[in-house]
Amino acid sequence: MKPLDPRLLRHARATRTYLVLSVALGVALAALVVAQATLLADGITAVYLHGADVHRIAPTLAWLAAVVALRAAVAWAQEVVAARSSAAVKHQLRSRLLAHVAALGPGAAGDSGKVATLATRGLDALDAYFARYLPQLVLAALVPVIVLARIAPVDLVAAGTVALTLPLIPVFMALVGLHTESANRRQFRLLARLSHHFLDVVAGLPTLRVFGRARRQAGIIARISAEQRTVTMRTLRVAFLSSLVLELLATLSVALVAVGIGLRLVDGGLGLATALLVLILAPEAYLPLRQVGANYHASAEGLAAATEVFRMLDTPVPPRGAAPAPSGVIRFEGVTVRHDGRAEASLPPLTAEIRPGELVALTGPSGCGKSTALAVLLGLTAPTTGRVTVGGHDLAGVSPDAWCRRVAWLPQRPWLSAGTIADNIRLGAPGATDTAVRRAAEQAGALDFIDALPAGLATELGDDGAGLSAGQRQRVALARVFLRDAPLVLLDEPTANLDADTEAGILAAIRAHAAGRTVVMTAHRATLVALADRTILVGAVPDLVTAAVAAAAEAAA
Ligand SMILES: Nc1ncnc2c1ncn2[C@@H]1O[C@H](COP(=O)(O)OP(=O)(O)OP(=O)(O)O)[C@@H](O)[C@H]1O
Repeated sequence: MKPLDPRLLRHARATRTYLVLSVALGVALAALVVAQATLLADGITAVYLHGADVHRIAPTLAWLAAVVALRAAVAWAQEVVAARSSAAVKHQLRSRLLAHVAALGPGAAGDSGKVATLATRGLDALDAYFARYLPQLVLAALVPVIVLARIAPVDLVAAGTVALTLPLIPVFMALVGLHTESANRRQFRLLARLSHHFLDVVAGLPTLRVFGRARRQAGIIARISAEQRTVTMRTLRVAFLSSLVLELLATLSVALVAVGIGLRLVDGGLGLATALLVLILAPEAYLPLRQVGANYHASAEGLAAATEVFRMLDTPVPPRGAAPAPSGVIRFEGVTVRHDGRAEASLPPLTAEIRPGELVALTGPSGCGKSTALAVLLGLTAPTTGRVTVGGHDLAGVSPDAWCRRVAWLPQRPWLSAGTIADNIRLGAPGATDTAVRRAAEQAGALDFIDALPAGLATELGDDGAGLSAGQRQRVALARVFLRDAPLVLLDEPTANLDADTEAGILAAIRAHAAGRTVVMTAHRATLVALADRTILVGAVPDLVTAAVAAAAEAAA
């Protein structure tokens, strides 16, 4: 990545304001550096050459104190601006990343561990880039020019020496940068892999323990950690060595200038005031460049993370419509879905019609594509071929947000968030009253067990609804659907985890809720199938066609 990636300016507008302020403060600081050196040289010369007493140099000393105080104030302002800008840029990039990941949809954004690492620790590493690297980069571009402009008129030889040796530092830095960039990218990839694997192992720990595989996973995590440690140490080694060489280069360059000045001073070819001015200013010309080199490594992790964020932001979002959500007959017109890397279609060609107000059951053997058909209808999965129309409008042209507002969904594995049971039921209707929440819980057959809990609806759940049984989770999620009051209701096996008695109550509640709404549910159980006005067989028709074609081919042979 370049020292200042143009994509940073494009994706995080706060960077522009920061750069403008940084340049303004940089110019002020460079001018103060020159003023301080001039005042120091004048003061020392006045005392040593002309024997000036304190009274005569008092104005110079007062100016010097003012310049030093101003330098401190500008340095403080630089820190404040850098910290605020860093926070603003991280906020903007994070918001964009999360919005883009949401727009890409599940699966398309890559694994969740990587996204989590990027959005948290990855972007946090940009602090070093904004607080330390960028301000020095701006100073490195300004200070040498202003210092040279001050030295050149009074001592052309010293100005020439500085001008010739200064470029050696960026050239050397570029060489180090080439070497470290790939190491940093590798380090970040390993960190992302480690987080992803760690999240997976923690989530599956009970299963891994029961099957005696927990230790093996610990071994894998240890191996990835060791790999990451090696790469980090390699990056640090390069960082320390390159700082050493940069310091050496800068010190030798200043020494070269100093030796030239010393010789000319002895010769009498140079005045003391000029010699002092150049001696004080020369190290200042190299300082920002040295700092850029030293801070490059601290900021490289943030830059590697930012590059990953930009790569993700540049992934095109599949075209989605903006039209308002229509209502009317839903038609699956030869819809198929084939997931990447799978030979078999996840949803074989499906042609079906669902009329408004119908309660329809999608049936078929396990794995035939019923949930996939619901995902297509929800807009979570794009059809590979064919299309879904609603009231004659292609769903692909409809705004996903507008469409989701018309839909309530009970997934096969309902997701509950950490929070109270009432919060979870209110997910799709945040403004619902307590009475409405209770009524929805009652409809879903959840009120009995909720009231038996010490805090009732205010009971706090753990992550992903920890603290409830599978059947209880399902009923809380169903209450959420009932409360949402959407015209289209999609239910994925709504009674899968329930006993016969509870199921009977839920079936009656679904029937009652279906009045005036369109309900599409996937169903294995005969009771659920019997509840529907009509069933749609998923996957079976193409199988029959294939079998018929195969039989015809066999007969012909
Ligand atoms: N994200 C995915 N990537 C790859 N293949 C997938 C993905 N999701 C589902 N599949 C495959 O698509 C096929 C249909 O899955 P789907 O969940 O739609 O079946 P289903 O009919 O709902 O099954 P069940 O009745 O068991 O719930 C399965 O073979 C599954 O392996």
